[in-house]
Amino acid sequence: MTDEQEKGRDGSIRVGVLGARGRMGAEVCRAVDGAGDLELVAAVDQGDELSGASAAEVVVDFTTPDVVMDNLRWCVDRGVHAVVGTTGFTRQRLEQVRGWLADRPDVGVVIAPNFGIGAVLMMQFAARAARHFESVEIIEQHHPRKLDAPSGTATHTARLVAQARAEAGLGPTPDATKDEVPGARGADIDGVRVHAVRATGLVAHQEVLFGTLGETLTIRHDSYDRVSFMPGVLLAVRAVRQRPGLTVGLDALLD
Ligand SMILES: NC(=O)C1=CN([C@@H]2O[C@H](COP(=O)(O)OP(=O)(O)OC[C@H]3O[C@@H](n4cnc5c(N)ncnc54)[C@H](O)[C@@H]3O)[C@@H](O)[C@H]2O)C=CC1
Ligand SMILES: O=C(O)C1=N[C@H](C(=O)O)C[C@H](O)C1
Repeated sequence: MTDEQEKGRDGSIRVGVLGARGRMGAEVCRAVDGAGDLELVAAVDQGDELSGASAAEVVVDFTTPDVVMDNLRWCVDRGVHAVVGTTGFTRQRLEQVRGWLADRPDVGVVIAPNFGIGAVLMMQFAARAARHFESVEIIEQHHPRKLDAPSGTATHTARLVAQARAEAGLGPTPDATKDEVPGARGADIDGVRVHAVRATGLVAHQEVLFGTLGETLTIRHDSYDRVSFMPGVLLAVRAVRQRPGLTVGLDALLD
């Protein structure tokens, strides 16, 4: 590492991007390059050595669910802070990350299912509305190159909604379906039905549809371009060094 890399140019935050040639990673590289207080010191993709990111203070990971845990372990072990947008974070995975961080209390990790500010608000509004409606279903829509279904955002929203329903003492949503073509009623996430649509032309969209007697409420968010995620990613990059431990979601950073 050169002296300049060690200190960061003009005291800026040294950032490494994993998944740098992907749709999100490439956008993050552009956003970091365009930010005066950040310096892109590593752009790593499949086939590159992770050690290429050794000069980074903060690593941003937009890779795939099957490699993200190894990447994160590498960061935590080396005292590198991490901002993670990659999906696939089950409760067990989050617990595992907390376990690693217990041995490295100086390291911060931010994992967010969605870095779009509008998407974060959409999830907050859905959690707030959940206790007032007996029915709720989630419809997420994405580009057809997405590997996972349902989306991390939809899964996270379903968990928040289910938790709010449980706290309000609401039982299962009403549904008389007896005869079902498998999949017709969507995936069941903590008792909330989630439907995943894939179509060319879409980027990332979600509706949370609530129903009760004589009325429905639809809360919808649309990302039309991946630039929509960049303010949230940069917010997390700037904040993570001051947030040791695991932060899940952007909510705490926005407040
Ligand atoms: N949290 C958020 O706001 C958002 C999250 N995502 C999630 O981010 C992830 C990536 O999405 P996209 O960029 O659309 O996918 P993508 O497929 O375009 O990019 C993934 C990149 O990771 C690279 N990669 C694979 N293994 C690697 C390894 N071991 N080391 C370094 N790079 C590796 C691939 O070669 C590829 O370039 C997905 O899980 C997606 O759901 C996407 C958009 C927003
Ligand atoms: O793969 C994507 O594109 C996106 N992935 C994240 C998810 O699974 O929720 C965030 C956003 O929906 C875009």
